[in-house]
Amino acid sequence: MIHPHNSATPLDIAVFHSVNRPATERRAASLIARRSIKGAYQAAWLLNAIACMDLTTLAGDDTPDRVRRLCAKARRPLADHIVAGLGLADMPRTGAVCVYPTMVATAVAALNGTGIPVASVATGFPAGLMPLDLRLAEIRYAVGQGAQEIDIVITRAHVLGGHWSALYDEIAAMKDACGPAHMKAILATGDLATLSNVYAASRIAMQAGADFIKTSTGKEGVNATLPVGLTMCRAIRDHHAATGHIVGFKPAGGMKTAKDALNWQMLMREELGRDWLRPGLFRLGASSMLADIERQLEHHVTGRYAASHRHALA
Ligand SMILES: O=C[C@H](O)COP(=O)(O)O
Repeated sequence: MIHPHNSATPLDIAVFHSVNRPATERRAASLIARRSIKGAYQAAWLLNAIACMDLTTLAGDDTPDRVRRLCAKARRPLADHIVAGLGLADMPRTGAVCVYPTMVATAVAALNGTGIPVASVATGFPAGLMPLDLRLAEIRYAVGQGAQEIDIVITRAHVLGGHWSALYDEIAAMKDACGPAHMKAILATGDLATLSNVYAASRIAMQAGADFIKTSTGKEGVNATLPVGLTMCRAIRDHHAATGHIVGFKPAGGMKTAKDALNWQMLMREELGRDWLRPGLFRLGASSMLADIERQLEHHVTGRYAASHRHALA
């Protein structure tokens, strides 16, 4: 379950500041160079990554069958012998399943009784270049189908042109359309040109009421990177200091390995603290990271690596 809703605060562009890219890249590199997590600690962090994962399928050839298979994996992300070997009392589960709006009803039915929420992308994902009334209608459609979380995309042109009040108004309207559903704002950082723009867009999205800020759609040329993540985490910290409001973070796109899962959690712990390392405030958006996590956990339990094709989908 996501942390309680963020509330909007007035537009305030005086909080913007420029971000030094070389310094940010150095800090991001040092975060993951410092130490490696091994053994039982690594297993615990990988289990937390599963609990925080938005297990995703967002492909043009998605079918109800694929979505049902994904939901089966969300309910049982690890093989029984791994769960037993880890000494877990219960089967873990993912944080959510993330799909396109027309797949929401299928996912909701497949996850019935599990408490696993369905997240839907909306607002003309991934480019967002549709009239605003259609984007808002898409949000309402997905919520009506049973989505409890909505991942919106922002208009990159508003950032690139410095149209901050237009960006604020649009995101605020999207938040309103979400109603009871939580809203994650995808900044599509690979399209935003500078880290200063990433910082500015992060602050505006939070001021407009986003419950989470999310890096990428998975469709940009450059998706989640640690320097971008660091910039967004600092924005979350600054917004919290300025308003008292707590906003979550979702890196997404291009993350495929257990090492990625560890690195992103390290960033969260160092920059925002342990409070953010739970599904209410942290999600990893990924369509193909779970398989490597399962493989590493199997190695932890058995001392051997299985070929990835031996594990079920994702
Ligand atoms: O929101 C999640 C992303 O779209 C997933 O991207 P990915 O397919 O690169 O893991």
